[in-house]
Amino acid sequence: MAAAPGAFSLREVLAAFQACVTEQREVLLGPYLQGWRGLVRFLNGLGAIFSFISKDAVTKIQIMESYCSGERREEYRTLQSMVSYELSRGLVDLQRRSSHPDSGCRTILRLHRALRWLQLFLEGLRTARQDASTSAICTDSYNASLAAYHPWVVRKAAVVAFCALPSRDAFLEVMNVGGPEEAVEMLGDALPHIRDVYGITQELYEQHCLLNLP
Ligand SMILES: CCCCCCCC/C=C\CCCCCCCC(=O)N[C@@H](COP(=O)(O)O)[C@H](O)/C=C/CCCCCCCCCCCCC
Repeated sequence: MAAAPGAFSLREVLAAFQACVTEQREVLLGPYLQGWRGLVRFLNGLGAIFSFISKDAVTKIQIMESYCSGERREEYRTLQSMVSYELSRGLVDLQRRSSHPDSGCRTILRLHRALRWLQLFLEGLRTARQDASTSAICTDSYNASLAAYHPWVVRKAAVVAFCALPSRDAFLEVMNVGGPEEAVEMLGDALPHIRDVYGITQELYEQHCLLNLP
C-alpha cells in the first residue's frame, strides 16, 4: 500500500536507491537525490532536535539539484559524468575551499560519507535484538563513519540528538512498511542497493583521488 502523501516510506527510498545504478554501473544523480529527499523527510518527522542535521542535508541536496536542473544538466546526469566534467574544467577545489566551494564532487562526497553511516545504521537496526537501543546503534554507526570528518562540537550535538531516538520497534514502525518483521525484511532488501551505490562511488572517488576534498 502507498504511504500517505508527505509521509516517509522506506519502500520509496529503497526504490530510489535501487533505480540509481544503471546496467553500465553508473550512478544516476536524479534517483540518488530523491533517495536523500526521502530520508530527510523521515528525519524531519523525528523532531526538531534533528533539524540541524536535516538542514545541512537539505542544503547539500539543493546544491546538487540546482546543478542537475541547470544549464549543464546533461553533465550532471550521472556521478561519473559529473566527476569527469568538473575535473576536466577545473571546477573542483582540490587543496582548500576557494573558487569552487560548492562543487558537485565535494557536495556528493559529504552525502557519500553519510551514506556509509546509513548503511551501518540500517545493518545494525536489522540485526539487533528487539530490545536494542536505537540510540546506541546510531552512535556506534556514526562513530565508525561520519564522526571522523566532524569537529568536536558537531560530534557532541549529534550524539545528544541520537539520545532522542525512539525504541527499535517504534523506529521500525514509522518506516511505514507494516510491522517490525516486515520492516526488517525490507531492510534486508534495501541494504544491497545502498551498499552497491556506496561501493561504486567509493571506487570512483578513489580512482580520481577525491576522497579528501576540502
Ligand atoms: C530507512 C530509514 C531509517 C534511517 C533514516 C535516516 C534518516 C537520515 C536522514 C538524513 C541523514 C543526514 C545526513 C547528514 C549529512 C551530513 C553531511 C555532513 O557530514 N556535513 C558536515 C560537513 O559539511 P561541510 O561543512 O563540509 O559542508 C556538516 O558539518 C554537518 C553538519 C550537521 C551534522 C551532521 C551529523 C550527521 C549525523 C548523521 C546521522 C543522522 C541521524 C539520524 C537518526 C535516525
